[in-house]
Order: sequence, then C-alpha cells, then structure tokens
Amino acid sequence: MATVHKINEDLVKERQKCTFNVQELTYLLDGGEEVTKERREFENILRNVKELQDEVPEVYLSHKERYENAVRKTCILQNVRNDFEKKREVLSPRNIFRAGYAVIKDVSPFFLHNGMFVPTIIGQGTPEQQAEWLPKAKAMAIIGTYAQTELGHGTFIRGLETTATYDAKTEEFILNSPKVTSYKWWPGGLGTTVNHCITVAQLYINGKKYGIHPFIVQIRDLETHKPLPGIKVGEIGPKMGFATANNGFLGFQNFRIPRKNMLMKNAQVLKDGTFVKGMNEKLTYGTMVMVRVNIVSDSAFHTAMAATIAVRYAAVRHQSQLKAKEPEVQIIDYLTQQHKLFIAIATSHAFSNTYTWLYQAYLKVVEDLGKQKQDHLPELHALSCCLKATSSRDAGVIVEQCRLACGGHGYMASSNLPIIYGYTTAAITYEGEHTVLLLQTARYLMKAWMSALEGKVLAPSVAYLVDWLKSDKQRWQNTPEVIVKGFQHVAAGKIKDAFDAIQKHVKAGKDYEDAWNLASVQLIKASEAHSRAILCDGYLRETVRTSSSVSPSLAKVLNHLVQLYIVYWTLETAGDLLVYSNIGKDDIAVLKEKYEELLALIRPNAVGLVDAFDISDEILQSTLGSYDGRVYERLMEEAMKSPLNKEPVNQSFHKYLKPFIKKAKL
Ligand SMILES: CCCCCCCC/C=C\C/C=C/C(=O)SCCNC(=O)CCNC(=O)[C@H](O)C(C)(C)COP(=O)(O)OP(=O)(O)OC[C@H]1O[C@@H](n2cnc3c(N)ncnc32)[C@H](O)[C@@H]1OP(=O)(O)O
Ligand SMILES: Cc1cc2nc3c(=O)[nH]c(=O)nc-3n(C[C@H](O)[C@H](O)[C@H](O)COP(=O)(O)OP(=O)(O)OC[C@H]3O[C@@H](n4cnc5c(N)ncnc54)[C@H](O)[C@@H]3O)c2cc1C
Repeated sequence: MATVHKINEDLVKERQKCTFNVQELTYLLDGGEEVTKERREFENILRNVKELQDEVPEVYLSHKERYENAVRKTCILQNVRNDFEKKREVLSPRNIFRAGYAVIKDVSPFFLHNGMFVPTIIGQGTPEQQAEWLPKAKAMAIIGTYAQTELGHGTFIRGLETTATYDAKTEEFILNSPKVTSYKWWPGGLGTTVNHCITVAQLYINGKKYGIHPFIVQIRDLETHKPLPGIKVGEIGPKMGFATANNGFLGFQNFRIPRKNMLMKNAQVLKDGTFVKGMNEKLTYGTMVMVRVNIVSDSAFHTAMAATIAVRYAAVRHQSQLKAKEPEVQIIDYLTQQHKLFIAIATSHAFSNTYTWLYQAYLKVVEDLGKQKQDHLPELHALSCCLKATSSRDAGVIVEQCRLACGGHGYMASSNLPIIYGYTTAAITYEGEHTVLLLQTARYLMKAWMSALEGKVLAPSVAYLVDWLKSDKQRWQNTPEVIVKGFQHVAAGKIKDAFDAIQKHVKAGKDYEDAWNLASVQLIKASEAHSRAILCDGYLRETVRTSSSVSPSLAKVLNHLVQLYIVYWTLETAGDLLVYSNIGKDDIAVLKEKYEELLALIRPNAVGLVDAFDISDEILQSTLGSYDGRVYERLMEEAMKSPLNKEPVNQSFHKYLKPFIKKAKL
C-alpha cells in the first residue's frame, strides 16, 4: 500500500485561505464537469498500471535506453487508451494528450502519429484515401509521421528539394532526394519508430514542376521494420530537449509509390498525368494551421505546469526575514516573487480562453472549406500564425521565469522545469519559426491596412483599424475595456508605421521585396502588438462571458486575473502606449498601484488557482510542485536514486583519484 504523507502545513493554510471553489474552476477550465471526470478517470487508470512506473528515473538512462523505455511505455499507454475509447466516445482528445505527460517524461516518439500523420490523412485525403488509410492509422496498424522539413529548408517550403516524379506508364511516383540538403530532417518518430510518413515533395509531371504536395509513403517493412530498398533513414541525434521524440532523417533513391498515394483532396494527378489544380494551393498547408491552433492550448498547459510547480514551491519555501527577529517568510510573500508568478497563472488563463475561440474559428473555416468557401481562411492563417508565435514565446519566457523563481532547486532535473522548458521553447521554432510566422501575419496586416484606407469592410480581428482611422483617440481611462482599445491603438499605429516605412523605401526606388525586408523589424513589432491586442481583447471578452455563468466568488477571482494580465502588459508596453494612445504618465502611476493591489488580491488564492489546473503529481513529475508540498523529502529521495549513491566508494577513486592525490602529496 502506498504511504500517505502529511500535507505541508503552509500548503494546508494556503488552501484554507482560498476564497473560491477550486473544483468549480477546474470544471470551467476543462470545459465542463463531465470532461474533468473523464480526465481524472483516465489518469487514474494510468496511475494504476504498474508497468508504467519507472524503476530508474529516465535521466539516468542512456540515449538508447531512454528511447526504448519511451517506446515500451507509449505502447502500453496506447493500449490503455484503446481500451478506454472502446467503452465510450472520448469527450476531449486533449485529456488523453495531457495524460500522456504522466507516462512519457519527455516527448513521445508516437507524438507525430496522432498529432500530424492522422490529421493530414483526414485533412488532405479524399474519402477513398481516408477509407484506405485511416482505419489502419487509427488502430496503429501503421505508424506515421509528418516529413516536411529538410536539411536545407524548413521555413521556405516552396524550396523543398525532395522530388516526386510521375511515371504515367506505371502510374507511380518516383521519390528522390537529389542532394544531402534534400534529406528530410527533424520529423518526430522518424528515426527508428515509424513505418510510414507523409512526405512533402515537389511534384514533377513530364518535366514540369507543380509545387509541393503530400504523399503517403511506407518506409519500413511492416514485419522486419527494416528500411525498404531505396530508403535511407535514421535518427538525427541528441538535441536541447525532445530526448525521446526520436526525430529522424530520411532520403529517397528512386523509390516508387503508387499514384493513389498522393493525398488528393486538393490537387490531383490523373492516371494519364493530367494535373488538376485544387481550390487554393495553400490548402496543402492545412495541417500546419491546425497544429498552430493547438500550440496555443499546449502553451496554456505548459504555462500551467510551470506555474503550479513554482507557486506551490513558493508557498513551502521560507527564505530570509522581512523584519529582524521575525521568522523567515514564505517566499511567495515577496512582492517580486508574486510579480514573477501570478502573471504565469493569468497567462495560462489568457491562452486557454484564446484557444477556445480560435479553435471554434478553425472549425468554422474547415466547415466552410467543405462547402468550397474560403473567405475566412486568410484571417485564420494570420491569427493562427501570430497567436502560435506569441503564445509559444511567452510560454518559454514564463517557464524560465518560474525556474528562476525556484532558485537553485529549479535547476534540478527533478523539478521537471528543465524538461518543460525543453519542449516549450522547441514550440517557438517548430510548426513555423517565430519571426517567420509574425511576418506572415504582418503580410495580412499590410493588406488589411490598405483595405482600411480604401474604406473597405474588414474582418473582425482587424476591424479596429477602421475604428482607429475614423475616430480621434478616445479619452484615456484606466478600465480594462479602454486599455484594450489602447492596445489596439498601439497595433494600429505600428501597422501604419510599418506600412509607411515600406512605402517610403518603395518611393526611394526600392523593390517592394527589398522595402519589405528593410521594414521587417517594424513589421514584426506590428504583428506582436496585434497579437497582444487580440489576446487581451479575447481574454477579456471570454471572461466577461463566463463570469455570468459562474459563482460570484469565482467571477471575482477571474476578474482579478484578467485585470492583472491587462495591467501587466500595459506596464510592460508603457512606452508604446505613451507613443500611440492617450495614456498619460499619471495614468501609468495609477496602474502601477493597481498592479500591486491586484497582486495582493490574488495572493490568498494563488495556491487555489494552481490547484484548479488539477495537474496530478504523475503529470507534474516535480519534486518542487507536488500537491503535498514535501519538497525537501522528495529532493532527497530523488537524489538517493542517483546511481552514484548506490555504492559508498566509486571505482574512479581507486582508478584515478587515489593515484592523483598520492602524486599531489609528493
Ligand atoms: C509530451 C508532449 C509535449 C508536446 C510536444 C509536442 C510535439 C510536437 C512536435 C513537433 C511537431 C512539429 C512539426 C513541424 O514542425 S512540421 C513542419 C512545419 N513547418 C512549417 O511550419 C514551415 C513554415 N513555412 C510555411 O508555412 C510557409 O513556407 C510560409 C507560410 C512561411 C510561406 O509560404 P509560401 O508558400 O512561400 O507563401 P507566401 O509567403 O508567398 O504567401 C503566399 C500566400 O499564401 C498565404 N498562406 C501561407 N500559408 C498559408 C496557410 N497555411 N493557409 C492559408 N494561406 C496561407 C499567405 O498569407 C499569402 O497570402 P497573400 O498575402 O494573400 O498572397
Ligand atoms: C523539436 C523540433 C521538432 C520538429 N519536428 C518536425 C516534424 O515533425 N516534421 C517536420 O517536418 N519538421 C519538424 N521540425 C522542423 C521545424 O518545422 C523547422 O525547424 C522550423 O519550421 C524552422 O525552419 P528552419 O529550421 O529551416 O529555420 P530557418 O528558416 O533556417 O530559420 C533560421 C533563422 O532564419 C530566419 N528566417 C528564415 N526565413 C526568414 C524570412 N523569410 N524572413 C525573416 N527571417 C527568416 C528565422 O527567423 C530564423 O531566425 C521540428 C523542429 C524542431 C526544433
């Protein structure tokens, strides 16, 4: 029977102080009581699978052992998941995703299978192709990944070099990687796990290039798992994080696949080699849009994990005295600590709220595309790019801030903060590099600005540009609504400045492309300001909407959090607001006080707020962040698992140290 430990007294007191019902907030964050119950049920099943408990902590395993252990556990997880899903229709696939963290400490080598391989078959395959591949993929009779990036090109996908040349005689495509730079590089699970992949390649028919298209390719024998003839595949080696993601490389040499393996929901190649264009060639990029939307939700979760660890630790940790002769204080009582941590909680809420509406917008576009309507696609692309970029970047900063807030112990692997940082920061690069995605949004913003100048009706997310052009800047008030308008004014002002900068360079004789490059620092700033305005506006709206359906005590706390988020970003971007809005120095002084008041208001609820994220100890995997707060005991218990502590004297003493010391004595 597992030993039940006493909960740390500070945490007991913190929980008694809480002014709202923690469970009510958990249900709200999960999307309903039923979803929470389902999540807990699934996590509970996993908790009781003995084979999923690691005897030796993963960090002490070799690269190879770590991978093998991850595959072993992922297979068990998948079986448990299949059994669970056989009994019911799962309410929230994200519940299943989240539970995965309890099993694989780092990233699962199967992640790309469910994350991109299956969605690409759904998003890019015809009904016939779906009928052929989906049942096998869903049952994991075939395991796949998404192989797009190459050694030479990740961002500029029109420049990919892998070729798929159609041979009408045999009705096949011949895949080739002409140069070392054409090798696929990065796909998760590709190294040694998957037997299939979606390969994105340049299509050639009769010597003519038709751009990049997705192909479904079997790369390994299903029985022996050996690479098929014509395939060169392997693992790319250790990285900053993602230790168990099994990222791989892949090259093709005259590798033939049947015509039906080109995913043809959009463009098609007919038997005789006729190319049929799709409604919009950018629909080929559809899986990336979906994943970018999901990254906003991942960022919310990663931020919640880090906040939970750092807030609980800050409640348990005592260090220094505020006043002489008084006991050492809980570090959470230092205002600077609250400044580091409470924004982490609010940021997670901001991203969850944003994901809620962004995901609905994504579903609407998918539904419209089914009816051959694509009016909202450009807006969704622009939103998903800048919100992916901003949420992953902010999450990276917040996770690092939480690590710093834990002092030296935050640097321990057993705090789990280094691993969380590893996968949070990776998201800033993957699925579209940060700057590149901001520039995609900027492209949309420049067009929107032009339309605003022409008096056209704009899409809702940029409609503020029209308002800004029409009205004088409104009188400043320190209310959330007016501050959000202020963020919109900053965005509009920066968009105008970037636009004018491009025009200036063009007038001076530059090509538009060069002018774009010369203005690109301003363009990314405009895009960032637009993201912040969208995040604050959406978060405020969602909070107002939900506040009417929750208890008054919870509504109050949610209101404190959204205000904190908005005031925090006002103070962070005060310089911009002074330039582009009517805010005055005195308003900023008042907001500084307001910010301190908000920290004080949130303080009694800090532990309750992170408890409401309801992240189990198995998922957190942190000595510093566990629910019971046994920080020091856990740190010691984990240290004792070090193989170096298994013997009183390490052999290196006899081999090297002893002779070395002896020599030094002479
Ligand atoms: C324990 C678990 C922990 C969690 C772990 C998670 C693990 C997950 C890990 C990793 C998964 C990672 C996977 C990947 O990274 S897959 C590879 C992703 N690669 C990219 O994202 C590449 C980025 N590049 C691009 O998307 C494009 O090259 C581009 C958009 C930057 C440029 O494309 P290009 O064709 O050159 O277009 P233009 O710039 O010329 O624009 C033309 C036109 O097209 C519009 N447009 C571009 N993209 C889209 C789109 N997706 N949808 C709709 N429209 C699009 C663009 O706006 C332009 O429009 P215009 O201005 O009106 O002309
Ligand atoms: C952990 C991880 C997992 C991944 N998983 C997968 C996967 O499963 N499948 C897959 O296909 N890929 C995967 N990738 C690859 C990933 O999608 C690419 O690394 C990413 O899209 C960035 O491309 P890049 O590496 O070519 O960067 P580059 O484009 O070479 O970026 C280098 C620098 O150049 C700048 N730059 C590039 N183009 C421009 C421009 N037009 N304007 C201004 N600046 C520019 C960038 O801002 C950046 O600072 C993964 C990557 C990582 C790190």
